[in-house]
Amino acid sequence: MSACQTPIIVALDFPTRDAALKLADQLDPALCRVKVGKELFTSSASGIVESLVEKGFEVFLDLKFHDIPNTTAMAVKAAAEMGVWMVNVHCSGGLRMMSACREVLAQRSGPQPLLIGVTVLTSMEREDLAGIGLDIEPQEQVLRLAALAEKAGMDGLVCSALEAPALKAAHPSLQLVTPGIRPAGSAQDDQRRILTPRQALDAGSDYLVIGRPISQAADPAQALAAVVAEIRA
Ligand SMILES: O=c1ccn([C@@H]2O[C@H](COP(=O)(O)O)[C@@H](O)[C@H]2O)c(=O)[nH]1
Repeated sequence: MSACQTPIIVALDFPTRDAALKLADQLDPALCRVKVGKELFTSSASGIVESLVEKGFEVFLDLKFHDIPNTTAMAVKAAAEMGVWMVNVHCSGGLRMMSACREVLAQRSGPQPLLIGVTVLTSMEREDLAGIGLDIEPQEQVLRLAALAEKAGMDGLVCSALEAPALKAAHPSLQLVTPGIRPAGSAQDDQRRILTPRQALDAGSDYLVIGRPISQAADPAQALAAVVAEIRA
């Protein structure tokens, strides 16, 4: 069953394949997509993406590739061959790197994953950017990287929903994938640029990435249902 009517992407941030599949068994592919990130992908060797696809989920492979153009493009190609629905690379890899990824996908026959550029991590605020030598507001850096991503033909961006209004105004064709989503009353954890699910959709987010508020809940299915109810309200 396809999950294409839902904006919700649940982050399966677990140390083992069994833990991730246990949570997946409590979720309904009609209510959410799932995201496989660095921890799960690295610890579970091969097969986790395929197992989730077999369960009916569309999978966002969130490995945030960042390397020279050829290496990154080959990694994106390998992800596409695995059957993922969405894959991402860091925009800070530059125009040539993103363009190489676009080109490698264009040369493939068969279904194309959405190719998404990561802008400024939602865990970062102005002082974190200063720490890496960028004396700039996060939104300014996000807009700068978005212009590069659009030029490279990317399908969308990972950003905070806080930047969605400015991005939708400047780059209406780019789809916005927004982590840093926190239902009212949830812990902020290490996230810094956050909004609630409803606020994020109202701001212009296309996809909401939600990890711990669902994956660490006593009842993950109920936590997902509460987010679905909030965004339908
Ligand atoms: O800027 C970014 C890019 C990716 N992420 C990922 O999203 C989830 C968020 O998990 P929470 O538990 O809801 O904080 C996680 O897998 C990150 O690697 C992000 O948070 N920010």
